[in-house]
Order: sequence, then C-alpha cells, then structure tokens
Amino acid sequence: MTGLPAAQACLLYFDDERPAAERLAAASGLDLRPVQRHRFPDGELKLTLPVDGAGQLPARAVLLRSLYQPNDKLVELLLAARAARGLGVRHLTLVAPYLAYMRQDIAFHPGEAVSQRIVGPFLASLFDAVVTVDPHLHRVATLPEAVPAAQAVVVSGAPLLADWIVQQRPGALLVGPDGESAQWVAQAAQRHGLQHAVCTKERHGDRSVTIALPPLDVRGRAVVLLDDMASTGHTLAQATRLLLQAGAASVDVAVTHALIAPDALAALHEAGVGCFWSTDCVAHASNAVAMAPALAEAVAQVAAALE
Ligand SMILES: O=P(O)(O)OC[C@H]1O[C@@H](O)[C@H](O)[C@@H]1O
Repeated sequence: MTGLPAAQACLLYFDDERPAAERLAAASGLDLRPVQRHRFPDGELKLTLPVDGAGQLPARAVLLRSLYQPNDKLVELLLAARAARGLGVRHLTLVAPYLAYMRQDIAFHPGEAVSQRIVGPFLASLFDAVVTVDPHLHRVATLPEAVPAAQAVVVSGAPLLADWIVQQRPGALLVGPDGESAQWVAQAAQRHGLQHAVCTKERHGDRSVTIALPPLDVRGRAVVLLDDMASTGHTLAQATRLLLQAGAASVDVAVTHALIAPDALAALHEAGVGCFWSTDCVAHASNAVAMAPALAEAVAQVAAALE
C-alpha cells in the first residue's frame, strides 16, 4: 500500500458477514469496523458508520458486501457509500465476492431492464474500486465494461478450488457443465495437470436446461464438476446424471458461488452428487475454500492503483 498508511484504512462490514470480514481483515491487515443497521417498522433502513472520536472515518475504506439476495443490500451500499464520503473517506473500495445482476446483459424480450447496464454503473458511481470473484459475464468480456469504476478487479476462485480438489480427489477428471465454465475448468486443470473437458448446454428457461457430454470415456473416473455457481442446481444435476449413466465412478461438485437453497442441494445429492464444495464468496454450509488471501491481494492492488 502506498500513500495512505494502513492505520488510515478500515474494513467496513455488516454483522451477517462477520466471519468473512474477520478472515479478510486478518489477510489484509485492515482495521475491522462494523456498520450498524436498524430497520424501521416500515422497512426503511438506518445505518450508523463506525466513526472515530472526531466523527470521521479513515481516508481509505473497504466495504465488504457479498451481493447474494441483493436488493436490500444495494440500498445499504447506497447509504453506506454516500455517508462514508461525507465522513472523510477519499478512497472507497467495494469488495463484493458475489456480484449480483451481472447475468442480464441484454434485453431478451422487448421492454426488459438490462440490469447489468444499470447496476454496474450504479456501483461505479458509489465506489472508486470494485473487487469481485468470477462475475457472471457472458456477452460482455471484461468487468470494467460492466462496472466502469476507476478500478474493477476480478479475482478467480478456480485456483483455490483446484488446490482443494486435488487434496480431496487426486487425479480427478475436471468437467465443466457448459461452455462458459471452460475458462475456470482450464485454469484449475492446468494448475495441477488434471485432465479436463467441457459439456455443451442449451438453456430453455430458469429451471430447464439440456446438456450433452463431451466425447470422452468417463468410465471408472472420479469426476469433479466445476462451475462458477449453482443456483437452482439443474445444470449440475443433469450433468451429474449423464456422467453417472456414462460410467463415472463418482461425481463431486465445486463451485465459486453457492447460491443454492437447501432443497435444491438435496436434489443434487439425489441426482448422485457426492460432495458439494464451494468458496466462501456466499456464506453456505458447503464453504470449503476461503477467498480472503486472494481478496486481500486484490485490495492491496487497487489501493496502490488509486494512490
Ligand atoms: O442451473 P442453475 O444452477 O440454476 O444455474 C447455474 C448455471 O447457469 C449458468 O448461468 C451458470 O454459469 C451455471 O452454469
């Protein structure tokens, strides 16, 4: 970090994300400070930022908010960021391990709000820098195109997931359930010299996909399906069924973002998934991999760039 010393930097967090905030504070050396929330009977929010005795915040602040179930959290970001500016913050960074509203990047039907094009610039209007993990960008190639902040940095969950997978399933065959997953699967496989392949997927609706396996003999193999996220779980469930039908010895799953509800996770296990592992980008019982070291590196990188 240059310019602003570490003592002039704090990590703001909300109480429901305290464990992840503690991990990031330990990895980054930032001073951990909670933002207090009060919800009024009519649903409005009041935030109280953790100012010092002089009623000020440090000149550099990092706000941790993972944007799973994002709607209330977007209002929190609006209130917290605008208040922080008035309390002395010069450099404000958002660390959103899961970045919501990136998936709708075009209007699929007339009249649809293109949420990526609205939420991305909204965040850029609040924060000097945005750090996230494996954002779901499809037709847009880079994060700065979606979030035009001064600094927009992507951290990949794939290397850390790969390290976990080789400990659990040495020699596993890594499979991506669709074309978009190829980037993460290749990155993870190359890190440990694992064999890898990617399925093809056609999506018909939120809960309807058709998957085709790659031309590969999976008989007797320990397969790990690797993807950026599990939401309804239909993608991974269908890929699992096909792999087991094709003779795979086992199918486990590793994802960056566990957006999956308990009933959907149960359905995945019914489909034949053995273990389901995730990073801690979204707090979930399946969290096996902490992103804090990689996020701390990115925070240091943007701090240097903003000076
Ligand atoms: O099939 P569900 O779990 O609902 O959705 C997650 C999948 O849909 C894609 O956008 C993601 O990249 C992932 O492959």
